[in-house]
Amino acid sequence: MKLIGICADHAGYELKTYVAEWLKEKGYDVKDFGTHSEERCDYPDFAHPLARAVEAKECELGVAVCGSGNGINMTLNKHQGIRAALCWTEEIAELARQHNNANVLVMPGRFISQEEANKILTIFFSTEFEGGRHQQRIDKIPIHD
Ligand SMILES: O=C(CO)[C@H](O)[C@H](O)[C@H](O)COP(=O)(O)O
Repeated sequence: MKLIGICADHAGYELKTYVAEWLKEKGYDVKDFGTHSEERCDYPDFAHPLARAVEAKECELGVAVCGSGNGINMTLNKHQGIRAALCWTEEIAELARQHNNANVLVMPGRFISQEEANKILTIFFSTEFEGGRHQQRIDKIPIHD
């Protein structure tokens, strides 16, 4: 069974709850890195633990949500092994997998509906990385100096 890590701040909490149910319904195991309420909090406190779990391959993929998606996305991408993609349409989510081999899906909880999130999750979790020319580009993303 694939283990998927999820996290959010207060602005993404409601959508994270939906994501957790969506994943369980599709047969995934879910590890929830918090937050666990709508009380105001700081997204790095949850994004860093999720990133470490995905980097360590403890979790196969991750899903993260904050208000705009930007703060949590910036935090996740500080980790060398993370390719977090901020997705607000199905097409962007599809390309994030096909071209970028994204290992964390980030969504802007204050700007998309659950219906839109459903479409984004569906395409993200059903699309494979194309490899080829995209692999050589991904190999150049980490800073080696
Ligand atoms: O940091 C963000 C933007 O990238 C997130 O969207 C946060 O959720 C947002 O800043 C939260 O704002 P709040 O006024 O503290 O609710």
